[in-house]
Amino acid sequence: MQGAGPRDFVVVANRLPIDLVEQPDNGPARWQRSPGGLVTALEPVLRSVDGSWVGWTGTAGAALDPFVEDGLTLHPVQLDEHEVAEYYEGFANSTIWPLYHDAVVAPTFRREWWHAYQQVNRRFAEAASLAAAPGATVWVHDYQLQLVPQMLRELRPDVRIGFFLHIPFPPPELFLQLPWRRATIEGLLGADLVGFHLPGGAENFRYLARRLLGLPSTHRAEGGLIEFGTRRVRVGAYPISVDAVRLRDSSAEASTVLRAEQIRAELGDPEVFLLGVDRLDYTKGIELRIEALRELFQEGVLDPDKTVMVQLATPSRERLAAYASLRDVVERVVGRINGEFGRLRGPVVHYLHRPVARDELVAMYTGADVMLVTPLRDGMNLVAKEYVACHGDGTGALVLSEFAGAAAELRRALLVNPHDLEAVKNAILSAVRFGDPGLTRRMRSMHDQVMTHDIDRWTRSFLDDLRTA
Ligand SMILES: Nc1ncnc2c1ncn2[C@@H]1O[C@H](COP(=O)(O)OP(=O)(O)O)[C@@H](O)[C@H]1O
Ligand SMILES: O=P(O)(O)OC[C@H]1O[C@H](O[C@H]2O[C@H](CO)[C@@H](O)[C@H](O)[C@H]2O)[C@H](O)[C@@H](O)[C@@H]1O
Repeated sequence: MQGAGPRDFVVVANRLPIDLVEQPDNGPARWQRSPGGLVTALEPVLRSVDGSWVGWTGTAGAALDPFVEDGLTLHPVQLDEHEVAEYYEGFANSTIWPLYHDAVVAPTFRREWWHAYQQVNRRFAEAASLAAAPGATVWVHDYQLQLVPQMLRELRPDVRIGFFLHIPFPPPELFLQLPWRRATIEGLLGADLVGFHLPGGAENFRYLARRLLGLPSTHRAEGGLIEFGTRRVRVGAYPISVDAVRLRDSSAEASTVLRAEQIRAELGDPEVFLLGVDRLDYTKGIELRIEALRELFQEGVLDPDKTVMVQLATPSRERLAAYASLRDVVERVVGRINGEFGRLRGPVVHYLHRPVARDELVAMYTGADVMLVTPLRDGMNLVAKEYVACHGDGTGALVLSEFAGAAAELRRALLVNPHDLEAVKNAILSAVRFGDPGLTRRMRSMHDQVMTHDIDRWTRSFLDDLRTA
């Protein structure tokens, strides 16, 4: 292992894989795993190549020198309070995040946020430029850093630049609302390869490059490359995935199986154990799945005395009003269903507003009869794939929104339109038909898909294409 000097491979993402978290009692801040699927997916990638990771610590504050933590070389990028508010909470999470997720919450467009976004993207580009050895490969991630490819190319024409977007790339009629739409497309075109989860995202991007910048693409048979001056930019779909072997193996370990049984016992040995695992985000459709369950109890088609749901909700972007009001909504629906159908011995919905340890999460996946994944829009949704990886024996059932990227591969899930509450209810009823051989076949087929399309394959396919781009 080298020190923190320049590397041949550099990941650049808004967040480092660990966050510096202030302690409520004014004790020394401590490092904690960062939330979200991007970190879950990229951490094993970086470990396998001995590169370095450029990102923010998750806290406003002083600059830190590069350091090595748990075998990963990390280059912190500093943001002050004002930048956290305008770049991260503002432009990234109140403009781009809602706009790219079908505007399920109205995006806000503010010029001062855009200026902060440009300024912080430049800082990330400069940090990446220092972290990259001559001729290095630099892999830039996600919507917070769409301008970095172009800025980095200006600083370091010698490096090979890949960009991957972890959230949906929206249809033109939404993207065109963005006042800084040309600059955003130009920023992305600084990369040699621009990757999306789904072919639809890649198509939208090609169309917008043509419409906004007049840039033609080569014929599909020649790869559909965008011709940008003297360069050709490759564009493609690379559906991200999970460390499937690790999940499968850890779900089969005796300690996991034992813990899964204990969890069921702690829940009162229900006949039906339903699970939801999400960041507390308004895109995830948490409240509507609980509402569907409540109606099933109310109609008497599902027995609340024999059914338990666990909903894990990792706190996310808590200072934003849309997230604070979502928390109120979720806590209200949880309170309502428990008020109506809970018993003295326990609630029908156990709601944990905090992250849980990885081993515990795998035990929950392993023990749960039904996984509920009902986002209104989601780039991929790794939770769906994690659950499937833990059910190689064909047990379990997955209720999955059509609007999660994962639905493109997990075609044998119980697919639902999350806006259609009756459809969600029917899917839950289909999922609890235990002993139905159709459910076993569905799970086995999805398990095969995830095992053969894992995180390794995603990394290799993107990096191979980047190498030859
Ligand atoms: N409460 C929780 N405790 C631990 N891990 C969690 C929790 N909620 C979500 N996760 C993890 O965070 C990741 C979420 O990824 P994903 O489903 O792609 O959505 P997103 O990146 O939008 O949050 C998964 O790897 C999941 O296991
Ligand atoms: O960093 P935060 O603001 O706390 O948000 C956490 C992450 O959320 C998003 O994750 C996405 O990436 C997943 C992996 O590709 C994908 O499965 C999911 O559908 C996306 O929502 C976000 O894109 C990350 O940048 C954040 O770090």
